[in-house]
Parts: sequence; structure tokens; C-alpha cells
Amino acid sequence: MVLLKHVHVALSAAAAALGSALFIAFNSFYQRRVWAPQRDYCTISEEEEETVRRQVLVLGLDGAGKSSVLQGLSRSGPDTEPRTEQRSQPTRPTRGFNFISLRVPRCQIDFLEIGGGEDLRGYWSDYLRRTHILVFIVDSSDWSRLSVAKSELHRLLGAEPQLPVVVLANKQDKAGAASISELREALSLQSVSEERKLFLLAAQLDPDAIPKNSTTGLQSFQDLLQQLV
Ligand SMILES: Nc1nc2c(ncn2[C@@H]2O[C@H](COP(=O)(O)OP(=O)(O)OP(=O)(O)O)[C@@H](O)[C@H]2O)c(=O)[nH]1
Ligand SMILES: [Mg+2]
Repeated sequence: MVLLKHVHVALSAAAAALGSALFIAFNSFYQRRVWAPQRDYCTISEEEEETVRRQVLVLGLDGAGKSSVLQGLSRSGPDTEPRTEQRSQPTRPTRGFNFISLRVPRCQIDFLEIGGGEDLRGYWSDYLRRTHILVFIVDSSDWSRLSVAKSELHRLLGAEPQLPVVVLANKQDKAGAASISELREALSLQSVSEERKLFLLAAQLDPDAIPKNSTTGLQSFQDLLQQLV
């Protein structure tokens, strides 16, 4: 059993590594076609080729809402209301990685999610070095695992002391969800050095409520990232 578990973890790691390599190769090869919020696809002109690329690493425990956030970002432009036909699709646990690219003025932001399952968390820090911003997503209603989220977050903070961090307090729509001030305390954010750029934002991506209520927090999140990149 132990051997099988090791083989499984090794295979997951290999899949994540291979996935990342393919992701980089794919992006280099197809960098002339990127998704733009206001247009379906745009071809980058010579002038636009000076656009900088930034990587945002999206981490957090399994089920926190990482894939849902990426899906939400790819569905809504800067000021578009969610449309009925753009209802979110159910997400599945990410077993390796997941990515999207967003085009904002003068910048292409590559979002890379690594799955949050226990067997994948050990590989998170391998991806920090190439990252410009860390987004750490927390399920605000999952009180029983806030302490695990806290240790994982502080492990990452310790590994990259300079990296700007955005903590997204997701699932604010759920009954009993921790408030922003409760999360600041539960995640010990007050102990983080004042020199680090650290932000705590609320979000709610309830797949059933989104078409009715466009206040998901994703717009503020995207605006903040644009400021940081
Ligand atoms: N009520 C509610 N449900 C949410 C919210 N965000 C995500 N979910 C649901 O939470 C579940 C897990 O979301 P995912 O986006 O797959 O979570 P993940 O962080 O990508 O998980 P892994 O890929 O396993 O690491 C899905 O059923 C989502 O529909 C939210 O803000 N509110
Ligand atoms: Mg996922």
C-alpha cells in the first residue's frame, strides 16, 4: 500500500512537472493567440509584442475554489456582467495543474493553479521561483481546516519572503463563513512582516448565485492584480 501511495505521488508529481513543461512550451508556441476580456481572440501586433508576461501562482487547499476563480476570471471581462449563457461549469478536483491567460493593458497574466490535494502540496513551493504574485485561496466556511490552510500559507511565505501575496477569502456566501477579520486572526496574517505586500480580499463564487448576483469580488481581485503586476 505504502509503495502504491509513493508510486501515485511520484506519478502526480511527474504529471505536474510534465504539465508545466507543456504549459510553458504551449505558451511560447502560441503566444500570438491569447484570450482578451473584450475580444474573443486577439493577434498581437509588433507594438504589442513588448507586452510583459507575469505569472500568478494560485494555491490553496483542495476545494477552496481555485479552479472556480480561474473559471470566473476567464468568463468575465473588466466590466461585463455575468451572462446566463456563461453559467459556470461544475469543477473537478485538479489532479495536476490548470491555467488561463488574461490580457490586460501592456501585460499578459498567466494564472497557474496547482491542485490542493494533500499529495500535491509538497510540490507547491517548486513553482514559487518563477512566480510574480502568489494568490492563496481559502474556503472561509471550512473552519476545521483553517489551521491547515494557515500552516501551508506560512510555509510558502517562509520560502519566498519578498513575494507579493493576495489571500482570497472565498465562499463568503456560505452560512457561517469566517469574516475577513476572523480570517486575519485565524491565518495569523497580523504576524506577517509589514514589508511584504499582503492583501486579504473577500470573494463568493457560488455557482448557483453568480448569474443572479454579479458581486463576486472577482473584479476587485482582478483590479488589484493589475496594480501589482
Ligand atoms: N458556495 C460556494 N461554492 C463555491 C465557491 N467557490 C467554489 N465553490 C465550489 O467549491 C467546490 C470546489 O471548487 P474548486 O474550484 O474545484 O476548488 P479547487 O480549489 O480548485 O480544488 P482542487 O482543484 O481540488 O485543489 C466546487 O463545487 C465549487 O463549485 C463559493 O464562493 N461559494
Ligand atoms: Mg482545482
